[in-house]
Amino acid sequence: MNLIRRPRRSRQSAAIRDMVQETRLSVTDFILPVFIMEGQHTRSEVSSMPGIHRFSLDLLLEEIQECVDLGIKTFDLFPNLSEAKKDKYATESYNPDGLYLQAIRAIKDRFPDVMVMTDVAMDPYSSDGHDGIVENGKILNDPTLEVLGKMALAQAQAGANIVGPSDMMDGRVGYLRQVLDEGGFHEVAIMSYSAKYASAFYGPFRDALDSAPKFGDKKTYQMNPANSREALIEAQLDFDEGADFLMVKPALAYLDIIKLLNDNFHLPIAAYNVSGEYAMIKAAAQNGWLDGERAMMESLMSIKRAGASVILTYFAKEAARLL
Ligand SMILES: NCC(=O)CCC(=O)O
Ligand SMILES: [Mg+2]
Repeated sequence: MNLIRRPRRSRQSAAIRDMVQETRLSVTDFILPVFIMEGQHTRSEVSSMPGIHRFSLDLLLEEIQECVDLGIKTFDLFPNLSEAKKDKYATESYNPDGLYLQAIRAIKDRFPDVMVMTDVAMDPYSSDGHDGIVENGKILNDPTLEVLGKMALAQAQAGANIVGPSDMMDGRVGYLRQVLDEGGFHEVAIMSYSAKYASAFYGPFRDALDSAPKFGDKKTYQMNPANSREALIEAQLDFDEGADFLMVKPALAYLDIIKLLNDNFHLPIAAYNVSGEYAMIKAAAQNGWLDGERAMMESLMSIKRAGASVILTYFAKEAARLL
């Protein structure tokens, strides 16, 4: 055959494959989500997320040290609270003596160079298990912003570097920017969950936090998985309201959305490789049905190739070891 183009020429050895590789993962791409629980010297594995634990604060600091030694520099914190701490208005979220704000202070105190990202949403603190204030079965938008503002301000005061509104209320990015700026926290960045879909892939996360909604679902605020043009509207609003990062969540079933936002906005795009995406690979690997490490690296690579420069992933530690 007289072929002018033979793409296989560039695949014939490891050396040439490395040379023409278009996308590279780095440990600096990763943010590790971590689960915090009350107590001391305690950790408990999330049953639907093999290898992922909730940590009491003292053990969390040891865990962070291990991760820092692997090159991970940013941690996204999520609290598991007892039902007794939850109420309709998520008041525990801005209790200065509460678990979450204590954890931020302890991490920043021990690791000043580590970046702490926080979650701004009512669900871990809400007796309704929703991301907003509930009245007559409806999730109220504007009154919820006030709670989110108090929460974000308290987190900034505790030392947070990046706040991550994950609630999908309208107008919250602009509102948080204003509250943070008025509080003197111009340097605290906002990583907005811009296109967060009402997804089945959050199941294991809700086990980890015991935060499943007590009634109904989240479809009146999280996006319909069928929509992509709507993601452009959400991203445009967050851009206009001052977001520093635009996030897509989940990642693997939404690679087209990651690419869409990356093509249309000149902000760093983040993707949340969620709990269900982690659990699927782990379960298949435990059954011997997949090579877990290869499937992990291939998934992470696909998220980066699609256009995410920041990846929130429970695989961060494992992937960092391989990189
Ligand atoms: N606001 C954070 C999440 O909902 C995380 C979901 C997941 O990892 O499944
Ligand atoms: Mg929005």
